[in-house]
Amino acid sequence: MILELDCGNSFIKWRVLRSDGVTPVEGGVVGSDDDLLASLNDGQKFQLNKCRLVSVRTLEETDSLVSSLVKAFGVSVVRAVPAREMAGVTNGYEEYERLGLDRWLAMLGGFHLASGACLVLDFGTAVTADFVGADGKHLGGFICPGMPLMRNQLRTHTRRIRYDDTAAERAHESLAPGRATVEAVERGCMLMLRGFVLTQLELARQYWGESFEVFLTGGDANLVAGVVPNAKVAPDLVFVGLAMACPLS
Ligand SMILES: Nc1ncnc2c1ncn2[C@@H]1O[C@H](COP(=O)(O)OP(=O)(O)O)[C@@H](O)[C@H]1O
Ligand SMILES: CC(C)(COP(=O)(O)O)[C@@H](O)C(=O)NCCC(=O)O
Ligand SMILES: [K+]
Repeated sequence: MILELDCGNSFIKWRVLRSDGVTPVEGGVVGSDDDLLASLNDGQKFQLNKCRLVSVRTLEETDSLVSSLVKAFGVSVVRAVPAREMAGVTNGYEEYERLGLDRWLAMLGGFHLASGACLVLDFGTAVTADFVGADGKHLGGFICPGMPLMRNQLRTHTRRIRYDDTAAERAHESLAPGRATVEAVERGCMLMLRGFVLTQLELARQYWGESFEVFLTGGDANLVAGVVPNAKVAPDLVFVGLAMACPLS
């Protein structure tokens, strides 16, 4: 079986495929290397022999995870690496190796699925937007704080903004002006996210008229799905690109 990993700044997304490389067996989201190993060891239900991964973590952290995987499962590991060009997409960064690899893979996946111009929006620790034209040229993108960062900055840099996760979840039942701190913060941050999305859409229309696809990915994609009814919510977009960048023979 094949293990696929997307190591973000907050969470590791994992997925196990049959050896055919297409049939999903199981997947999940974990907060640490140890939790990943525990999920994969659970009942020894996976016979892993290959692994492909993408990481935006430090080289040390990624090396350490790879060593643990090799030790625990004896898998051979292939990592996604930066490229100037791949699968018809041209990296638009001046220093292409500095573009986040999760962004790069999501773009490869998006361009492949759209067969044309696409706007890829990723809602993780950070929120990112990337523009790929019909000719595969990446125009560049934007990075801003995601929901967890916005919320935590307010919590840690003010004295009187304090609330728990259950209250936060409840606050999202509506977008009316908040009448309690938790509502004011959660809904305020949500409106910032939505405003960001609408601005990206406007920009995409200026470039491409109506001829483009929008992909929403990342753990918080569902928070904004309502703002772009025509968007494809694609939680596995990074994995689509990962399979393209790291074929396992
Ligand atoms: N099962 C889950 N476990 C953890 N976070 C989740 C889960 N489902 C959705 N989320 C949301 O996803 C966000 C993290 O998104 P993710 O794309 O995993 O970030 P990153 O790639 O930066 O680690 C969290 O803020 C959380 O709200
Ligand atoms: C922008 C990111 C922090 C997003 O990470 P994530 O929120 O998915 O954990 C990551 O893609 C990254 O570290 N990029 C390098 C900087 C850049 O893309 O310009
Ligand atoms: K990510």
